[in-house]
This record gives sequence, structure tokens and C-alpha cells, in this order.
Amino acid sequence: MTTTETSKTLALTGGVGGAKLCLGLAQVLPASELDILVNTADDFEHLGLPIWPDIDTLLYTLSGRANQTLGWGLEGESWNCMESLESLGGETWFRLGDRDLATHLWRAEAQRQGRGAADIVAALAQQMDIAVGIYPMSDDQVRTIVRCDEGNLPFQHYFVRRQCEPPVTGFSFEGITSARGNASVLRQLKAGDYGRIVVSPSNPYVSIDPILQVPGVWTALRDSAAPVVFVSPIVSGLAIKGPAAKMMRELDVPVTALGVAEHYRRRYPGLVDYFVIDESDATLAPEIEQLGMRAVVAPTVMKNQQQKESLARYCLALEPL
Ligand SMILES: O=c1nc2n(C[C@H](O)[C@H](O)[C@H](O)CO)c3cc(O)ccc3cc-2c(=O)[nH]1
Repeated sequence: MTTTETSKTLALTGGVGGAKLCLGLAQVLPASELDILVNTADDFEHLGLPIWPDIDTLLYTLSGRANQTLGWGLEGESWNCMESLESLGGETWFRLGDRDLATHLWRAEAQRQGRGAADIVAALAQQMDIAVGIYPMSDDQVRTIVRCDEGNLPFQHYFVRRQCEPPVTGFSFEGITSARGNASVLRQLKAGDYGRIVVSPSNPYVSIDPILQVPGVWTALRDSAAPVVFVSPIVSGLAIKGPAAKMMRELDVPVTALGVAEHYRRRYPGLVDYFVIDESDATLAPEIEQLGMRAVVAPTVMKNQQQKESLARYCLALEPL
């Protein structure tokens, strides 16, 4: 089967920034034609509960209930539980809203019943009336460790507790070498079921790298006949969201879309077919093409629904090379 005959799209994403493009894809594609593979290396256990930030951000975004102000959690949130916890002297550096807590409690109970991550995510998606396929990158536990001058920090301790302040020297993903990729996505990749692959503008180091480094994932993406389209998370030398630009500076990588493209080319040779950069970075296109990938110039900043859908359409229009 050739890619022109297959209509399904696979998207890879982390949390907030990537979920915007996924929402655009979900608006322009029939639900049965979109699968999303999600980073789970940010997950951790907190107050005895399983917290899966990128999965929940995507679920809340696709069900139209994401908290637009915070960028994470649910809209119309209240914080009574956190206030009571604080009065008991409990840990409140990671804020769990009253409504959001229900998701973590439900998931903890599902885990106690022995259900795996893919099963739990599918059930949550169904309960939230989401019909696109949402898949955790693995059912096995993988945890991002941020290497800093002052020592190693678990991801959420670096990101939330320390507000991304310690300078980083690198990253590792505990458990990744023995993690098994999501069986359904790997099977469909090998069967040639996906006609397009879109990698969202999420953080390359802590959102996309963990997904690609689950054994067998990036090579299956590379070997599929579908065009693999990456969207740059860096626009005009700034990260659209989060600490990607700060991390690049600290790692001595040029804080440009070209720096991101070089990272992906070096770590995953032959994987990137198209690299989508913002119009404001158009002058970088020739150097990106010298890396052996096609540079596509498009408006990539997604501030409203129309911009999300328009970027999704740009990505979906790219033909197999
Ligand atoms: O900056 C914060 N991010 C919070 N996040 C966001 C999250 O930790 C990060 O944005 C991602 O891990 C990075 O992709 C939450 C996400 C959840 O699903 C549930 C609770 C939180 C709580 C916080 C928080 O207190 N502060």
C-alpha cells in the first residue's frame, strides 16, 4: 500500500505546545484518521497519585476543557484541597486542582486493578468523549532525569519545584532501554497504516526525544513510507512555550530552528523528511536543506484556533518524498 492510499495520520507530542497542533489536527481530520503518541517520561508519583501531565494536557485540550490561563490542568478549577493540604503542612509545590484530582484518583484506582497505561488512557479518552486514538509512548515506566551542575533532578522537581532554574548539562531517560513501545502504534507503523507522521513543536530534549528513544520507535518512523514532518519549537530564537531555548543555550546549541534541526539530524539520521519553520526564520531554510531535509516555511505560531488548523493543514499537505 502506498502513502497516497492510506489516510491515517500519526502525531507525536508532549504537553502544552504540542497539544495545540494536535487540536488543529483533530479539527481538520476525521477522528478515525488521527492517532497521537504521547510522551510519558514527565510522569511521576506525587502524594501517592499517578500524575501523567502530557497525557492529561492532551485529554483536557481535545475535550475542550483545558485551563487556558495556566496551560495545564482544567478550566474553572478550584484549589480547596491544596489549601487544606497546606494547612496540614503537606507538600504543595506541585498544584493539583480539585477537579483535576479526580483524574489522578480514578487513574490510581485503575492501576490498583492492574490496568496498563494504554488501557487507562483509552478509557479516560472515551469517558471524555474523545474519539481520536491517544496512546502513551509505552506501558513501561520511563522517567526523565535532568542532569544539572548541582546534580541530577527528577523532571518535575527540575521543572516545577525549581522552576527550570538550575543550568542543565544533559538528560537521561530512566527505564528507556527496556521500555516496549506502544504495540498498536508500532504494529500500524509496520503495516504501513499511517500516510503521514507529524512531530509537534514540543520540547526536543524532554518531550520528543523520550518518545523517539523508546526502542524501535524512531527506526519504525524512519522506515515507514509516510513523510515525517517536524515542526520547529523555536521561532525567531525564542521557544514558543517552556524552557527549550534556555536548555539549548546551556547545552551550547544555537538557539535557532537550525539548531533544533541539527539535533534531530545528528541523533536520528535519515528520520526527518520535512522541517517546518516559521516565516520569520525563512532565511534559515537553505542551511536546513543542507542537512538533507526539506525546509518548509509557514506561519507556525498558534495563538488561535484558525492558526492551529492552518498549521495542521500545511503539515498534512506535504507529499511523500
Ligand atoms: O508549572 C507547573 N506545572 C504543573 N503542571 C504542568 C506540568 O508539570 C508540565 O507542564 C509538564 O510536565 C511539561 O510538559 C501540572 C500538570 C498536571 O497534569 C497536573 C498538575 C500540574 C501542576 C503544575 C504546577 O503546579 N506547576
